[in-house]
Amino acid sequence: MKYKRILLKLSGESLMGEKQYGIDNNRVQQYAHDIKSVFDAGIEIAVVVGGGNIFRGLSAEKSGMERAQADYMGMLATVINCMALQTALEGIGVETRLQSAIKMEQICEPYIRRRAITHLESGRIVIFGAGTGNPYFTTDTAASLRAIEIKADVVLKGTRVDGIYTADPEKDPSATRYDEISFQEVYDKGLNVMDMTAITLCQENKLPIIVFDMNKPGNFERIANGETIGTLVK
Ligand SMILES: Nc1ncnc2c1ncn2[C@@H]1O[C@H](COP(=O)(O)OP(=O)(O)OP(=O)(O)O)[C@@H](O)[C@H]1O
Ligand SMILES: O=c1ccn([C@@H]2O[C@H](COP(=O)(O)O)[C@@H](O)[C@H]2O)c(=O)[nH]1
Repeated sequence: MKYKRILLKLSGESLMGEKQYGIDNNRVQQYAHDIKSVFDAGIEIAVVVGGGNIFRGLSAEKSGMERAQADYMGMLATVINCMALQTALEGIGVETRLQSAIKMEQICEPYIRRRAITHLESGRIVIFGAGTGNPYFTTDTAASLRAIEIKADVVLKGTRVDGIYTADPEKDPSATRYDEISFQEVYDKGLNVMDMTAITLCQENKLPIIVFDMNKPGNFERIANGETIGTLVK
């Protein structure tokens, strides 16, 4: 295996699977099995889960809601997704800990960096909920931040597109995919696959990102094995 410690970002929207809203448990189960395969090979895994399948602060603001309040609602949505993933992983025998950036002591631990690292070293998957705990950020930024904090080797952004394209492939079918791209090119070309705060954090801390299609079973393991699928940003 190529990596010792991985930060996996899972898109909230992908958790909808075939549904229009919320959580498709078949998709969650697929993700759990994919994660277990990599975990069983001895790689330490921390996961940040998005919330776009339930609530996005920015969209709610556009319909008149106060932004900060809406963002906190979005952060709570991520915790619901984290709990779904946690129970799926534990159901197949993987020990986990859920840590939230917003305190919810009945359902998860508070985020404590050193404790998260100890969990990883003790053979547990750590799931980070509630993003950064601050409004005006995203879970992509939370993924970059947590990855840097726990000294992960790479951020793997598992999503529903199979990499970074010259334009949004869901809007422009003629867009072509990059195998590799620099942080600077992502800025210069205004590629919106991740927000720029997340990209900046990784660039400044020399942390590579790989964007790949998590919906295809086995892809996560292929990447962990060092296969070149998706798009590498470095
Ligand atoms: N240049 C590009 N290359 C690839 N994808 C792009 C590009 N520009 C925009 N996108 C879009 O980026 C999105 C990335 O998907 P993803 O679901 O991970 O978004 P997210 O906002 O991080 O997730 P969440 O649902 O958790 O909020 C896709 O919907 C894709 O269409
Ligand atoms: O650090 C953070 C992370 C997230 N939010 C809010 O949550 C939603 C869902 O997260 P996604 O990254 O879009 O999946 C997001 O739209 C924000 O409203 C936040 O405020 N701070």
